[in-house]
Amino acid sequence: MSARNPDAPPVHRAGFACFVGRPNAGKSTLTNALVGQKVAITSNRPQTTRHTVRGIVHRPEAQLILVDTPGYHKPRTLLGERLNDVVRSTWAEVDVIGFCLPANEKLGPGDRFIANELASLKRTPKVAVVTKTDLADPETISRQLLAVDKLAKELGFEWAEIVPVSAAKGDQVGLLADLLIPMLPEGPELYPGGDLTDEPEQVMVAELIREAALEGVRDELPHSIAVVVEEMEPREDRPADRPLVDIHANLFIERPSQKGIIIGPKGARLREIGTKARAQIEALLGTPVFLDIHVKVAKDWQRDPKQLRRLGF
Ligand SMILES: Nc1nc2c(ncn2[C@@H]2O[C@H](COP(=O)(O)OP(=O)(O)OP(=O)(O)O)[C@@H](O)[C@H]2O)c(=O)[nH]1
Repeated sequence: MSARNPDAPPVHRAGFACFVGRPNAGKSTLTNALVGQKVAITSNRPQTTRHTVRGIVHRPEAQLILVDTPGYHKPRTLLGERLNDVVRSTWAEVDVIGFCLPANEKLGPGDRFIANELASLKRTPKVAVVTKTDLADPETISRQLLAVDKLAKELGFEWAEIVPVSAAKGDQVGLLADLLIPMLPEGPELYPGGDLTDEPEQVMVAELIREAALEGVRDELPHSIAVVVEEMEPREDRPADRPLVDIHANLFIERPSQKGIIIGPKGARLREIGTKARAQIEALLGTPVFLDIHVKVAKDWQRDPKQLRRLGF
């Protein structure tokens, strides 16, 4: 190829990146920090991201589209297998993969399991992202950087880059974008400027409700909750300057015994969930919202292929 003419306009790049890593590694938080707006749900409970959420980083010379995947892990249920399938098919499609490893936790079998899977993706550049650096001292961080480098070497590959970041503090987040962008193919914008996500609004609304429902529930419940938005319509007969969106959602749990936990004494917890989710949804949509949540039992939905399909998996 000939050298570029220095007077030629700079090339535009556009492409896809995804962050992988074991549950709780900080993938969603990093996606949000890069995009600068809340698009993927975050929670201090593992494996909360079920849907492939894309956030888009717009730069004058590049468009970096981030695909957030669920945690990749040894599957125990049909849902677990489906989630792993989603993750693997995403990996095969993207231009660059960011492997997230928390700076404050020793590498474990879960990380090795994922790295081993990455080793088989020969053509895709892989960037190691050491996350949550605000939770570790410099010495721990540098030990982690060395351990991460060694892990790849043991598995027969090299990281394209190794980058320590703190999404919480915003440290090195911009640098990470700068390093990822040159790995994208040349090409025009894939999404119109200003779009931050292509996730259908109803799916994002469902995720916000699920996020609110997960807060403060017992450890076994997170995997039992699924939310489907059945209806989302602007209310008719509202003055143009005072719109209202009606949202009807079903919150599915697996067993009747879980109903009490979600609803709470005299419905207090469900009301709390509604209030919390409504505030987030209103921020997302930019309009007031009437939110109606029904709690329903979908028996053992995680193990039932028909129900999984109905719930969007
Ligand atoms: N202090 C600190 N905490 C962080 C940082 N990034 C993420 N966290 C926290 O770590 C937890 C997990 O972060 P997530 O972004 O939800 O992790 P994830 O990898 O998307 O998790 P899954 O969806 O379960 O796969 C949350 O409690 C975050 O607030 C960071 O840079 N600093």
